Amino acid sequence: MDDGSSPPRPERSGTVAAASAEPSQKVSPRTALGACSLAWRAAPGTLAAYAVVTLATGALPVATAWLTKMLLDGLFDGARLSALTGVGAGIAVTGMLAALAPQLIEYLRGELERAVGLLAQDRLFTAVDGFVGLARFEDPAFLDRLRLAQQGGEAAPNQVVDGALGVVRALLTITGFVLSLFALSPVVVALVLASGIPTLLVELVLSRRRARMFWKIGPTERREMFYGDLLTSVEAAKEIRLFGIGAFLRGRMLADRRTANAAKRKLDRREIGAQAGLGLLAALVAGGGLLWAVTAAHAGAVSAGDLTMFVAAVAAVQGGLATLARDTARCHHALLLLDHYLEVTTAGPDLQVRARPRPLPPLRQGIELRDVWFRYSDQHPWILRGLDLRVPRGSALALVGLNGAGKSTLVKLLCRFYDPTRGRILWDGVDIRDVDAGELRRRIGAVFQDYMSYDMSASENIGLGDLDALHDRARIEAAAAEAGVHDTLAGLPHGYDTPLTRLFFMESDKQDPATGVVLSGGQWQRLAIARAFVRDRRELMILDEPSSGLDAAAEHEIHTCLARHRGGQTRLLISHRLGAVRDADTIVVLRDGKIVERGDHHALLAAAGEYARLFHLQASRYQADTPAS
Ligand SMILES: Nc1ncnc2c1ncn2[C@@H]1O[C@H](COP(=O)(O)OP(=O)(O)OP(=O)(O)O)[C@@H](O)[C@H]1O
Repeated sequence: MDDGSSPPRPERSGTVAAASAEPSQKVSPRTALGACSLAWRAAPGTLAAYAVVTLATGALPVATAWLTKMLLDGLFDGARLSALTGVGAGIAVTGMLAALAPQLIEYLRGELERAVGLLAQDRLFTAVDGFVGLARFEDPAFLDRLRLAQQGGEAAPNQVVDGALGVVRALLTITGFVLSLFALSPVVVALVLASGIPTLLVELVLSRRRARMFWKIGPTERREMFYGDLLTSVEAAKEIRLFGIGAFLRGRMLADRRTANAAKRKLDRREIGAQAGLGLLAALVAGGGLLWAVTAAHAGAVSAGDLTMFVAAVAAVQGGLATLARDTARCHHALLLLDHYLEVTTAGPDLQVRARPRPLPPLRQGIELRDVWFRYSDQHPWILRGLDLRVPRGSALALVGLNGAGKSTLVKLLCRFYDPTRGRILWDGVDIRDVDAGELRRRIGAVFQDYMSYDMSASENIGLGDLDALHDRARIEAAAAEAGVHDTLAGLPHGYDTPLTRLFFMESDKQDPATGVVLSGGQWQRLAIARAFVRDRRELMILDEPSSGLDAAAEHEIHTCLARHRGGQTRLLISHRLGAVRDADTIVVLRDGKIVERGDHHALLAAAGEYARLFHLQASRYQADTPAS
């Protein structure tokens, strides 16, 4: 989208396009290798044992069938009792092995699942944590892929291993019986094998359709989840009750569930129809083969042992082919899911990252924006349009402007959550695109407009601002005191160790108020400010609406405290309460992404422009009810 005021020169887009197209339904060898390598790295010993036991179970039915044929032929041919009991013992041993194998396989599969799940989760969340910017978290297609990657990473490697082993096991069984059948009737072998091929192809097509269907209903399921979360969230509970919109939201949630169900049902019906047809075909072939075998046995062309071998072989080959088809399809489906996982874990950085980042010097001169243009994507309008701005070290810059002017967006660019679409942001002359984003962020302290409230203890809520301070109670208390929340926290049932949530309580401490307390909005905001203050050695402090939820006395305290924080610290303040930022060294008024005024409070008042208009408007509202002295 372009609104006619685009920058004059070609863009230097900093955001690497997120992978969001509908995934191909083809499986690459890389994915199969990825699955095996994940399983191997997670638990090599378990995987090897699992493979050996599983494959051995593929040979057991063939051995049992051969031993049974030998037993029957021996009986009819008058073999010695010792030979017959030997064969009988062999059948008993294969029977015992067949009885034990499923338990062992189940245990080994569970072990493998646990180990792979752990490794896959670690890799996935390491990759997600490694995204430097925010753009991927705002891309719905990528979020869908992330959801599938979470499912895929956990289960898919095991399903692939299971499927692959199942295929090999089925092949072993099939080969054993095919060789046995071949001696009796090559024609029947050809027929039985031919009847299995459609099953294989149909299962593969169904698997592809299933994967595509899951991808298509992704947004619907995400919306359903959103409504579900909304209906159970404490934040939404007030409005839902007051506005009486619970039934409305529930209706929408169920409508989404019905849409997803309809898509699944449609596919299930197709699958069942196809599989029923294939089952009939297999039964026809087996029936025909049996007629032939009975006729041949009646004519004395085959022995009783051959007949039992024939019956067992036809059933086993058909069963083996069905298993082969099912396991191939399962493997294929799992590989498609795993593709999402591999896409996410190998996606790489979402912003351009230098192979050799430049060191970030200590801030001595200041921060400078040079002709900065920004839009969230090519489809979005321009938010910042050619900003030129200098913030000298140690100074305080206030950004003011109406809603949507682009103030918070500018903050996000300074923290390098996005790169400017055009133009540069310089830290003492060094383009922040050329330095390591982590290094840059270690120099910044911030309170965001949409700050976080962590379901953790009070001290952890502050200590997360600087992990070095997590166990440094003196620093945490000092930050809390500066943010004016020390007395509140010290007065909690377990002081700073009180959990500020009841999410994790146990049944036994349900009645104990010390297991989690609820803070007010303003108290949470002070905690967020304390979290920023604990990073007090940071060179740039950003406060995006730090006092919007505070009472007037608290706001005054916070700003006095910020004034104390001045020593060398560069500050960027955003506030709609102009009285709170009037002492800033420079005040910049943003409108539609452009700077329309700049200067200190007195200069801007004297200029009688937008700032003066807003300031007088706010002041008059305070003064209107002040009694005349
Ligand atoms: N993640 C995003 N994706 C797309 N557009 C966005 C995103 N975040 C903000 N915007 C848009 O950018 C514009 C500027 O938003 P921004 O939050 O920077 O304004 P602001 O000046 O901080 O406003 P306020 O005073 O209301 O906080 C708005 O029109 C908003 O809709």
